Amino acid sequence: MNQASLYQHANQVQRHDAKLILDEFASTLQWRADGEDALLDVGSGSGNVLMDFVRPLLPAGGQLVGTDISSQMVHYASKQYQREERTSFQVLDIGCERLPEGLGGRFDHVTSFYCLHWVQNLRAALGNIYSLLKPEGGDCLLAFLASNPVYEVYKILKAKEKWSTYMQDVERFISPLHHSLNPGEEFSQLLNDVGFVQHNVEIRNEVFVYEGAKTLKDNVQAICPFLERMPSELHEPFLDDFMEIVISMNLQQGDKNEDQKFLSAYKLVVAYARKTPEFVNNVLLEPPHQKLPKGIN
Ligand SMILES: C[S@@+](CC[C@H](N)C(=O)[O-])C[C@H]1O[C@@H](n2cnc3c(N)ncnc32)[C@H](O)[C@@H]1O
Ligand SMILES: CC(C)=CCC/C(C)=C/CC/C(C)=C/C(=O)O
Repeated sequence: MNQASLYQHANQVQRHDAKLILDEFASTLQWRADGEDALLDVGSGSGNVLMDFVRPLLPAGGQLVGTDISSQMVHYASKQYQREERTSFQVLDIGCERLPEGLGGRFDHVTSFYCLHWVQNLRAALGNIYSLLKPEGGDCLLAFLASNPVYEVYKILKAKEKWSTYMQDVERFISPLHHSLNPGEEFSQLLNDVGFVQHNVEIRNEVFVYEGAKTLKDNVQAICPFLERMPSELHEPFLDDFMEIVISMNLQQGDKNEDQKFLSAYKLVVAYARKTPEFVNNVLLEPPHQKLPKGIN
């Protein structure tokens, strides 16, 4: 996904989900008493979710760093939001082996919306998120797709001779939890493994209704990684085949000319985790029986 302006104008589902989750978790995030919170967002894309929904939660003295693996996305977001104070954007692959110099241990909060389903090495990503947080503690709020019908459509398209050359590595673009029988348990285990002892993971069953074929096509075009590999004259035939498969999967409601809708039933992972308090000279910096919000173990 590199086309920032395309994404910025066709990300209704992503905006809808991020807003709901942030409204819900705004008061769970552990804001600093001095108002100098540093927050890093992973996979910020074109930056509008971050600036419209995360930025307003941050105290006036807070620092915001938006990151993305795509330099085009980072360039676009930096330009769009260059006038924003205490805000910067930089390239970061959250699945990298080693965090770039100067990022580790700097943040009070890490957020990420609709990004981690793009990262095959979730363990590395979570290890990096843990390391980005300050050693004395911090928290993260992560939301991403466990499963989505788009992945089944991709697999069917790949089986067609016409498209297979462009989709050899289709598995790389399917959420690492799409085939999991228990994605919540799997993700909780990963959070534990990298050191997050306090965490709450939910798998939410959601349905989004796309009004009309054009809306769905625009949304697919904004995120589909295979289109940029093929000549532009193949984009429309590819999207037409995509729609044909969606219809054959009975995801359509209503008539072609009137009231046509497409239903996407998907599973969203919503996870909130806190870094465990560190011991300094064998003294626990945080009382062990602190009051935690409902649902945090
Ligand atoms: C669907 S967009 C989400 C953008 C934004 N967070 C939102 O909610 O609208 C996913 C973003 O994740 C980025 N991404 C994919 N893999 C990544 C990785 N390994 N590290 C960081 N960002 C990644 C993509 O470049 C893309 O901009
Ligand atoms: C009905 C149907 C097949 C809908 C698919 C809708 C769609 C465009 C899903 C994209 C999911 C995704 C990978 C989003 C993202 O990363 O932003």
